[in-house]
Amino acid sequence: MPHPFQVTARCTTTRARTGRLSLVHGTVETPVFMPVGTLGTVKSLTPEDLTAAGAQIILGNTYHLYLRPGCDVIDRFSGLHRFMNWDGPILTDSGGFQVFSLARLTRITEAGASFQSHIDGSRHLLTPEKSIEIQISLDSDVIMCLDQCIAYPAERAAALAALEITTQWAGRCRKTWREQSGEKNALFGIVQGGMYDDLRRMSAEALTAMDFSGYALGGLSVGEPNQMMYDVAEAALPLLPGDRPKYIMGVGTPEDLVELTARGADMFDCVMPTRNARNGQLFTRRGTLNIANSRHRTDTAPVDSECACYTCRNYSRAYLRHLYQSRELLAYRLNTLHNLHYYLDLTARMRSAIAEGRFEAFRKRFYADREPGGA
Ligand SMILES: CCNc1nc2cc3[nH]c(NC)nc3cc2c(=O)[nH]1
Repeated sequence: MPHPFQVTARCTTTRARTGRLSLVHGTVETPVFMPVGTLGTVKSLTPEDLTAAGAQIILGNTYHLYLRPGCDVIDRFSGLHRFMNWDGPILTDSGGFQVFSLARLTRITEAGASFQSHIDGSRHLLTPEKSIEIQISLDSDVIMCLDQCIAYPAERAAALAALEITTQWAGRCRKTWREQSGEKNALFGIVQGGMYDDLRRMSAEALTAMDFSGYALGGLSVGEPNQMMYDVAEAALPLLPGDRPKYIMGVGTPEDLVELTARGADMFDCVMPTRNARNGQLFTRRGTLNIANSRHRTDTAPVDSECACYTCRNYSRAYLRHLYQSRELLAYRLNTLHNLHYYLDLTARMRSAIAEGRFEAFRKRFYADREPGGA
């Protein structure tokens, strides 16, 4: 199919833009934040919760689903959508990052990544072909190439070696995608190259020549200083085709979403809103707050008086603190509903600001609202 992305509005003073990504299971307005649904669930939320919070597209992890429940189970539902009862678009990662961050005794060769399952120690070989086949069987709307993400800091030689394997694997991924999916779903290439601008350029040019539906910047949010992430993105994003979606993996804080949208990014995913919710850290326009803090013990106010989410419309900080201190299950659900709503509302407000030509004013107000000591 022709590539699925249209730019719909452009900021005149930054590289921010809005776009529309037309996928098999629906259309996604960008910039977009994708809630992470690692094991076929965005932890503690139902698909109805996700839709009510404004989620357009969610992320599934190939490595995890392949190991548990296994592709044979999901095949009985013709893919992940029916298995988890989410009928909107799904982006699946290729397993590359989890193999490096979770699996044991991982060995990388040109053939692929061989590893031991972190669940039962069984040995597996994840090849580019296998990764694409698994993602096709999941009926993924956006398939990601298998890549090699390196840790930070990395020597230039290591960054170059990982980038060369990533490029070689990208060609094999594209071939399998063309042969086995008939290009029905989108396939994104992943730019590597560590923190080296010349290697990032080399990677971006090699992947652009292969013509992918969209492009991701990998190898970021891996422990590097925030400013370095912004600088690498600032230099690498314009090297990618302007008429294709640009996705920065594993990012980030609310500030990161604003700053990287300003630098031309369209898509984001991060475990922060959901994981931090389970650890009691809540996001608001004034900054973050920790609900366990005793200052909330008798506070009858909601987390954020300007927030329209279910949690803020129905519960007080005092009640949420009580639930969290008591380790009540409802604490995780109400905190997650709030944080996810905050992230999805932030991207919705950015889309409106860009479309109405007032992104810079939005950005200034975003920082002006934040209190030095947090919410
Ligand atoms: C599609 C899987 N490949 C792939 N996932 C990633 C996920 C990340 N998540 C973070 N920070 C939380 N950095 C990432 C980098 C990559 C990366 O370089 N590659």
